[in-house]
Amino acid sequence: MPEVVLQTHGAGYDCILSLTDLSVREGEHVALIGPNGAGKSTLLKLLAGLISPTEGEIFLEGTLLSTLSRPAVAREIAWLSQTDDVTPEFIVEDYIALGRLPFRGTVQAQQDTAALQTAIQYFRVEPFLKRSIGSLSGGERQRVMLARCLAQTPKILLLDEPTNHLDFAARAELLSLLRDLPLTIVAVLHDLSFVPNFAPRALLMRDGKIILDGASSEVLLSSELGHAFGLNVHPVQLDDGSTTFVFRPRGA
Ligand SMILES: Nc1ncnc2c1ncn2[C@@H]1O[C@H](COP(=O)(O)OP(=O)(O)OP(=O)(O)O)[C@@H](O)[C@H]1O
Repeated sequence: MPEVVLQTHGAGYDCILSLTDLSVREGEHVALIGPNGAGKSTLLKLLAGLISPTEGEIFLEGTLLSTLSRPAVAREIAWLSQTDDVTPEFIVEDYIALGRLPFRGTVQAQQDTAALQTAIQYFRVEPFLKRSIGSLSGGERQRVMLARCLAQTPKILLLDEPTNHLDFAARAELLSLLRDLPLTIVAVLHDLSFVPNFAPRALLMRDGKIILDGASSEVLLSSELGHAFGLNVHPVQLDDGSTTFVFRPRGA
């Protein structure tokens, strides 16, 4: 069985988050779902070591996260913020190169060129490397943000709403690129219809707690999901045998 790479032991954050134990194994793709204000971003920031738990402990590959330096964490974990506040004038290739900063002065810096090339090719951002971030469309911009994450050559990607502001086709394209990455990924997803295809496992959060942790198809059909969102969930079988989900307000 793959090793546990991220683990929380009763970690909480003020009155915003109180957690049961959570383990994420190497290579797992996990969707973090729940209504606004449930605590998804706070959990992701804790896992990324950007904020420290006010109770409990978080471990990265068996080491207490709080004992690791920022560059050491950044060599293992790349985090995509929900709100990117990148200066619009930033040139795309310079921005992606920021992903290599944690390796400055280490032997892994020898891989800078190869890592950047791989990230640029994977997220197909070559055509706008010389452009400014501010000139990109929403979909192009998100691919650039993710190329910066991939340039970090992380083991773990923590993504806060990676499909924010994207249209349906761009969401599908981006999530299929992410799905094919052989990395551990925990991603906050608001569009629940993409969850089964992207992540075999889903964590449902409500009121600062993980209330369900299981196979995404089961979590999406659970009565807890309906309660958390105030929705009815209807599975729809597609021609190719896969299942998608239609969500309707209760009573509709
Ligand atoms: N620094 C903070 N100080 C006070 N309250 C905070 C802080 N950060 C988050 N909160 C509150 O904690 C709750 C959880 O916030 P969080 O951003 O983690 O939720 P979320 O599930 O990611 O929400 P959304 O889906 O809207 O992004 C919210 O009520 C939020 O207002």
